Amino acid sequence: MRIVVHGANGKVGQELLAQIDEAPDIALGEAIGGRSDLPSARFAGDLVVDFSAPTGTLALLESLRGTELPLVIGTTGFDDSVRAQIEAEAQRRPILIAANFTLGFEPFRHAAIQLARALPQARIIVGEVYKADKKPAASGTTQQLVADLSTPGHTPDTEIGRVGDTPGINTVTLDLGVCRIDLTMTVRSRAAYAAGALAAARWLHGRPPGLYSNSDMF
Ligand SMILES: NC(=O)C1=CN([C@@H]2O[C@H](COP(=O)(O)OP(=O)(O)OC[C@H]3O[C@@H](n4cnc5c(N)ncnc54)[C@H](OP(=O)(O)O)[C@@H]3O)[C@@H](O)[C@H]2O)C=CC1
Ligand SMILES: O=C(O)C1=N[C@H](C(=O)O)C[C@H](O)C1
Repeated sequence: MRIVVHGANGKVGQELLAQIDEAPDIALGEAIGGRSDLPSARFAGDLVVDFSAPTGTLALLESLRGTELPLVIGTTGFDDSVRAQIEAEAQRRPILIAANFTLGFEPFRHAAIQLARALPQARIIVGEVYKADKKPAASGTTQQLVADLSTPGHTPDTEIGRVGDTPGINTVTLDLGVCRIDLTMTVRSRAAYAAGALAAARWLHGRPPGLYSNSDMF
């Protein structure tokens, strides 16, 4: 399978290029470094992986018109209108979108969901620590966990941290007053995100048009 990487100059993009170079079953079709490279892109591959920015993903969708290339979207921070455009585009091509491609994230979020169901009286706090230059708003991962753990009338609190070049620390705390339970997922390297995105690409390749998430892979 030949992969086209959109956002190849970025932190995750660089990890993707390194892992594609080592992968026995994947070749690099094209590296689209950034916004200035998109207009001349040829999409010389079998599938596109996008780790850019919401405006970059929008520009990518526009550039992909007329093709049926499958698309793995790692970019986060979409508003409802862009998410609706992605959903519409999934009628024309298979799209897998996930806020967090770390291979342990699905089991992590399901453990948190199970604990929250068992402890409806708990106060829940969803925390994150990321690189200092990431937008201060809650990450896509935190938004996913907040949505997973919200019940009518109860929305988890969030704690946002930005430190150095932290790849990602995600926590779910269930506070019962007299005791608390803390779940923590610590991503040591952005290689974790790239590995999960390539696993998603292998899974998505050959599937029919539709909108998929990494929970469909398990
Ligand atoms: N789902 C997941 O598991 C993960 C998701 N992410 C998400 O992936 C995205 C990229 O993360 P990261 O690699 O750290 O980011 P970086 O800022 O390091 O890289 C972004 C890349 O996208 C390119 N780009 C293309 N079009 C645009 C545009 N219109 N605006 C801005 N940049 C553009 C940039 O190049 P240039 O500036 O030259 O245009 C750059 O190469 C973020 O949304 C992040 O939240 C990150 C890690 C894991
Ligand atoms: O910007 C990042 O680095 C990450 N962003 C994603 C998010 O917004 O959740 C995923 C991962 O947590 C790292």
